[in-house]
Amino acid sequence: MYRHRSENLAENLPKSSSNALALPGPRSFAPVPRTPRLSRSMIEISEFGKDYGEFTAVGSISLKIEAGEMFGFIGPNGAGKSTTIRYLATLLKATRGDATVNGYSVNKDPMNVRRSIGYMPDDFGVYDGMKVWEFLDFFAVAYKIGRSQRKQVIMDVLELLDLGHKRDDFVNGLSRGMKQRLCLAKTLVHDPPVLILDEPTSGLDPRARIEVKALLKELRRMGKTVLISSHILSELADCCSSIGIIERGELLMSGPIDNVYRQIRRNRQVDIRFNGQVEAGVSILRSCPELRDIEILGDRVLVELEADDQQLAEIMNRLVQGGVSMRSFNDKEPTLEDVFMMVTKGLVT
Ligand SMILES: Nc1ncnc2c1ncn2[C@@H]1O[C@H](COP(=O)(O)OP(=O)(O)OP(=O)(O)O)[C@@H](O)[C@H]1O
Repeated sequence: MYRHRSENLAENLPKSSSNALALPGPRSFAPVPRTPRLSRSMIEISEFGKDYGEFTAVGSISLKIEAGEMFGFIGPNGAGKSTTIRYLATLLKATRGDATVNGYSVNKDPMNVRRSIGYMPDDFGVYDGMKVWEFLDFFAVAYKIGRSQRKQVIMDVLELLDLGHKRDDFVNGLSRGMKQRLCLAKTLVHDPPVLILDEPTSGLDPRARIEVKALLKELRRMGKTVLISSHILSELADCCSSIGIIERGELLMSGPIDNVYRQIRRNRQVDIRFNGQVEAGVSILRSCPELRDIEILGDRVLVELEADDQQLAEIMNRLVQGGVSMRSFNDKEPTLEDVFMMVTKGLVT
């Protein structure tokens, strides 16, 4: 069962594993099928492609997401994120390729895939004229959860999503943030091992986004495998264990977030503040073969270098040995936005 959490979602999340939300125990309803073969990959996409008539929305995508990972699917508008996600959610037929979710083939065994996932679409709808608990009850019935357990399950997910106090309210009276949380609650009703969330934070204010993000981290701690797409890159940076960058229907890069950062680490931006002697410093920098770009802003110089750690240390040495005095030499850590820009510009492959 999902254990109770109260009041403010972000502030009241358990801090230690001893407080962590209990993993739901075995239930007699909505049997989530066991993985039919020994496989660590909870989601495995093999050369999936989708055409709409002459138009290719997704060319050929292959990727693996291991159990317990939170995978961030990043790409500009029209890149093919929702198409891929809708395919995994069994709502769309592939033109080519296959995928497995929880070990089940999306093409051949969609029923078991559906039982294995909680899916939140980007344009989720909630039914008017229904109360919050009725909305969840509707899905609980659809997942064949027995009458005796439904009440408790609904209470549990409402508490988890900080909506317990809205149980008897009408859905259409909820704020957008609450509706979004209710939709997330819906994905958890049958306790699926995999969550597929298409832009779950879109349209939310910053506070509501923080709350949803805190919840996502909690779900990851509970061992769920989560695939999440978002435009807010920074949001994914501290949630996700791995990312995939998609553009024009092709996956440009994917892997553990640390590896992705490491790969782009050679393209670095360094912010140098000279103590006078700017010209001498700039002339040394211009003589470095690693230099790609330079911008001079008074005694501050921004440089783009293609250099590994060793080469960067040598450039610094050259400046020091050239008698140039510096107040700071700041090797900027790449952000997820930097990664995204570099990958989509084709600067990193
Ligand atoms: N039913 C459809 N018929 C024709 N083209 C479609 C259809 N659905 C999607 N497309 C096209 O496929 C491409 C990929 O769309 P998709 O919705 O997967 O992108 P996305 O990455 O999710 O974008 P966004 O972030 O804007 O939601 C787009 O060019 C879109 O216009």
